[in-house]
Amino acid sequence: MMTKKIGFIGLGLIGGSIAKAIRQYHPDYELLAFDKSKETLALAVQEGTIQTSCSTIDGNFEGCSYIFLCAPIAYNTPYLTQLKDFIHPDCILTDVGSVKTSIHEEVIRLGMEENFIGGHPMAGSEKSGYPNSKPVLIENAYYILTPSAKVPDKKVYEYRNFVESLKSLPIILDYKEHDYITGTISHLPHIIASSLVNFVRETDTKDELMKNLAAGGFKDITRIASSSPIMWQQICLKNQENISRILGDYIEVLKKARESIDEGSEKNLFTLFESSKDYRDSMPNSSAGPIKKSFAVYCDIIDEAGGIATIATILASNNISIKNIGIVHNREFEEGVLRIEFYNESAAAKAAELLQKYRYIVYEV
Ligand SMILES: NC(=O)c1ccc[n+]([C@@H]2O[C@H](COP(=O)([O-])OP(=O)(O)OC[C@H]3O[C@@H](n4cnc5c(N)ncnc54)[C@H](O)[C@@H]3O)[C@@H](O)[C@H]2O)c1
Ligand SMILES: O=C(O)C(=O)C[C@]1(C(=O)O)C=C[C@@H](O)C=C1
Repeated sequence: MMTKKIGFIGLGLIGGSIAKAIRQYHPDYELLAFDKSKETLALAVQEGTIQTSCSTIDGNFEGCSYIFLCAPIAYNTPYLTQLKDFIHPDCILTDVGSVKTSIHEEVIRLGMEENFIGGHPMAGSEKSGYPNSKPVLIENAYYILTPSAKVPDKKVYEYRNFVESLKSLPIILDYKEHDYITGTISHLPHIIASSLVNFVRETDTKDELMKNLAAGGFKDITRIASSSPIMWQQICLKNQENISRILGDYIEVLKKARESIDEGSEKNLFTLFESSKDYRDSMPNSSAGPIKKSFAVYCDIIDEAGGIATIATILASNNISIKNIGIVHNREFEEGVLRIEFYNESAAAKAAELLQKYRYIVYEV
């Protein structure tokens, strides 16, 4: 297999996850990175994710087959000018930014179109930074590619295959369409979540009853309000036009909901919740993408010390490995249900059968 040299600028949640996936699936590749955080670089070298840490964008980036721009979006574009002097003609320059038009416009302005394929893994978390990165983050997640008009097809094909080799699901989109779509399914929800959290903070009672009583519903819809403020500030500034329009349309939808409530319209209210339920239920039950399969079992546990340890012991003594385990507060179940994730379908099925034998209540999902 031909080895490659791959560079990263920014090695946080997303850069780190991609670098770790490359390390996992292409152990012979040479990885180097520049990040403004020296601790991040030191940790990445120590863990063996990258071989070389760079204190600036220097000649180390020469000869890279791929260079990933993975800093917060507004910081990515200035690096294009610097990289122009280093990249060789065959190098594919890519980014992972949540907004694509701004970087594409800069690439066109700098005459770097032959080398640029925009990228955006549709996966993430409210956590940030290299320590939270993991290869599985991008696994089975759609990975949007927005090739520049002048990149040769052969290069797009090759890069698409590379993304696929990291177990992501590449999908090619026009960069403007990308910004409209993500404006609706990603940027708008973040604005709603953050505004809702602030609304509760501002209207809460003196003894913070709202904060303390907020349960599954509120927590489900606002998890993403804990995301990086700098990242979301920059996304809103860079996708300003789309977001403003989409937000305007959404405000009209909220007004309609209010009208239905004011009018006491049984029909309209029922339709609101019925149509949303039908559409939501038709969506694949996965956070990362429609094809993602997570092999999880949900079961009730007795609220006592060692409850989780008992289940872990039952599974371990039957040679069933747990991928992930934790309590989820989700109103679909009773509060405090235990979610146990396994590596494959048969392990999940075996675990469900076993736990039922031990008289645990196991839920089908
Ligand atoms: N977090 C998500 O859910 C998510 C998902 C998909 C795409 N993205 C995109 O990925 C990019 C990075 O987001 P993230 O979640 O990995 O953020 P992050 O905060 O986890 O990582 C950013 C990294 O960039 C470094 N950095 C910051 N400024 C820098 C600079 N000027 N030069 C070099 N390094 C710098 C930071 O030290 C950090 O390691 C953003 O453009 C974001 O739009 C994020
Ligand atoms: O799951 C989350 O926490 C995310 O916010 C991930 C999410 C999203 O909105 O879906 C956030 C920003 C990205 O650009 C892509 C994915």
